Amino acid sequence: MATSLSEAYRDTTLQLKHIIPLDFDSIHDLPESHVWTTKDNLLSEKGDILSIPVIDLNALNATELVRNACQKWGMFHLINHGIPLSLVEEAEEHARRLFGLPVERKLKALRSPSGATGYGVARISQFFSKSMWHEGFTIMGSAVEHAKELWPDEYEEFCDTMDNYQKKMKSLAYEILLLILKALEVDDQNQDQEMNICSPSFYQSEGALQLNSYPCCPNPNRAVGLAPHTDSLLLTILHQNNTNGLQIFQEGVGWVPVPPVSGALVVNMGDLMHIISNARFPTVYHRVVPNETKHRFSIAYFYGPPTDSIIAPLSKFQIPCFRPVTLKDYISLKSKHLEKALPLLRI
Ligand SMILES: C=C1C[C@]23C[C@@]1(O)CC[C@H]2[C@@]12CCC[C@@](C)(C(=O)O1)[C@H]2[C@@H]3C(=O)O
Ligand SMILES: O=C(O)CCC(=O)C(=O)O
Ligand SMILES: [Fe+2]
Repeated sequence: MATSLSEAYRDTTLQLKHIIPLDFDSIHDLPESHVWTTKDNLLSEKGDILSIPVIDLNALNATELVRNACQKWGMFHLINHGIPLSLVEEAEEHARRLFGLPVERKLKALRSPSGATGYGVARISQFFSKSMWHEGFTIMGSAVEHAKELWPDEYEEFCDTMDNYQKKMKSLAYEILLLILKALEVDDQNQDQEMNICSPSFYQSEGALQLNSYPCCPNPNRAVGLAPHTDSLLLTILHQNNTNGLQIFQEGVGWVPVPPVSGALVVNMGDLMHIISNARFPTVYHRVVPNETKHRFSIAYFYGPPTDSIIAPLSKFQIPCFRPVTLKDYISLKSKHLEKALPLLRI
């Protein structure tokens, strides 16, 4: 049996100084621990005219649109994705309820340093000396144990919604992956040879769900919601509530805002997609900036293959520019080297 995703993360114990998010409700001034002095805070001057493409999953030319979007941005908004709006709204409502709980209650469901599921700061926090204006709840596998701490008598509704949301996201992610392989011109016949994607074990791989909350911030210009990072797995499907904050970095352009598009989900490429596409598709460097008056919530679903899968440039690329690596080893590499993990695999 392959190691589950949560077990792979369990082996990468976090070295965190501050594992507990701030009690945001009780704070009226930005504490020194949350003041960032980034020099590259500026938005691209072209930020207003540049926009991430919106793609209809049912469009006749969806493959071509996906190819262009992935090549240029590593990201697109997806509409007509088939996820019921009611499910997305229900999941967002549960996230609001969770983060709205008193801090003592949330701390009962704290993620342990070697754990995968639970409430806490983002995993990448260990690489930064300053804290983020953010609190998160990660779900990998079952959330029952932690949800019982949050709502001893009514945890089932939360768990059912999250299970259903993950199940639907997983099917959508698989559909998007097939579309991306088509965009990379992998023949239908050759598809199953790549990462074994047609095997039942590929389909049974465990993804992860991350509920994010960015409360209103007293001094948004000096704070960071979520520090710049790339997502580690193949692709991420993100729902953002109706509040700005997400930005992506484009070489030679700067930070470009990704404002929410009603009814759309944001799809972004992760590190593993960068590897399998032999660097044709960028892994998206992104961040979240906080907002003074609006509370931002987002729900990210991270999709990847089984942890024992070998990740390597697709066989059609005759001059691979990355060494093969299993997902389990990549997780371990990233937890030690963060953004230097990909360059370490470069040939
Ligand atoms: C599968 C995962 C991706 C993630 C680490 C995680 O184990 C679950 C949390 C994810 C998240 C969400 C916030 C940003 C991020 C970089 C982090 O610190 O935790 C991502 C991780 C990732 O993509 O590497
Ligand atoms: O809140 C967001 O929009 C971004 C979340 C994110 O980048 C993540 O969870 O990895
Ligand atoms: Fe991310």
